[in-house]
Amino acid sequence: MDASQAVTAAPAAGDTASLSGLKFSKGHGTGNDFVLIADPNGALSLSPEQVAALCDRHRGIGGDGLIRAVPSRLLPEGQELLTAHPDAEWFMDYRNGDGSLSEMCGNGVRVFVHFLIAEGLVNLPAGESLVIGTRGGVKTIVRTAAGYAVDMGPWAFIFPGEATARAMDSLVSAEGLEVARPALSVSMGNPHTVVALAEMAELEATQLFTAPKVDPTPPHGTNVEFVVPSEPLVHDGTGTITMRVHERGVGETQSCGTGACAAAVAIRHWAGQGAPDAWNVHVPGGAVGVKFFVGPEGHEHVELSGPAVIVATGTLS
Ligand SMILES: N[C@@H](CCC[C@H](N)C(=O)O)C(=O)O
Repeated sequence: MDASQAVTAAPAAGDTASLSGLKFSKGHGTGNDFVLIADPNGALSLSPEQVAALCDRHRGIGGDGLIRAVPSRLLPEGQELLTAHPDAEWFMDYRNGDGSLSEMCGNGVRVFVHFLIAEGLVNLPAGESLVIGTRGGVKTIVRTAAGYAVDMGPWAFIFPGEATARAMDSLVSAEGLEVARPALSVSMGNPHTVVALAEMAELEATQLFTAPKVDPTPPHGTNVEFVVPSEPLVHDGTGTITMRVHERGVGETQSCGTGACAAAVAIRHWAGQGAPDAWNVHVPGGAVGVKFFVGPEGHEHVELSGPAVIVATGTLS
């Protein structure tokens, strides 16, 4: 290739030069960080490679994922939701840091709503609620004094028969753990596999630079949570769990909201009758709250609460 060909060559799929001038924000929820982009006209089409380039921590803005705020009516998946939920005006288009799509992001929902407010796209006084669209269905968010509380909807076992019969449905191995551990796979809209460890030393010894092996793996891959229940497990009616997570499409993250919900589901299932409905889940980036309650349609729902922070805004050069 001579110099003139090099100059006129088509841009690589991950080239972000064509996005020059695009405004973005950077935010996080308990250290789970995101690049946020407002797309009120639905005009922005981002390839998986461009998302990965923007989330790159050395050559891009850096983030565990990217969130595009787009009106639901401008996306086919959003239009489907609007029939039953006409108030779900905004849609959270969530991508993992490698550019792949995920159905849901619990920390992302809080940061998304905080971003909509900061951008002046919605007005949400404390105590009031907002309904948004996601690929995992509509979510209702209440603004609280400490952040946001999100009705994440119902949870489900991914392998129902196995889980209810044996309290575990797969084996997980990871570097630093001498033997494979039993685990339980839970859907929060997106897939999770929860592994209980006996003590904090084991949690610290677990290496998450490479993805843990899960056998059998849920059909669409999985996020893997390593959890240590506190001793005593319950204090003042609230259970406490410490967790580290390896996220599908990302790697180890500082926090995972849907993972915290799945961890509470699994530990409560293992603890049996009398286990509490309120949980604190400690993660490397902070702590989130998880509560179980019966939803309006009679199914058990999970509420996730925690903070949301916008740390910067900028323009792509
Ligand atoms: N960190 C998120 C989950 C993001 C999606 C996940 N990596 C997946 O692929 O399902 C959360 O806070 O829930």
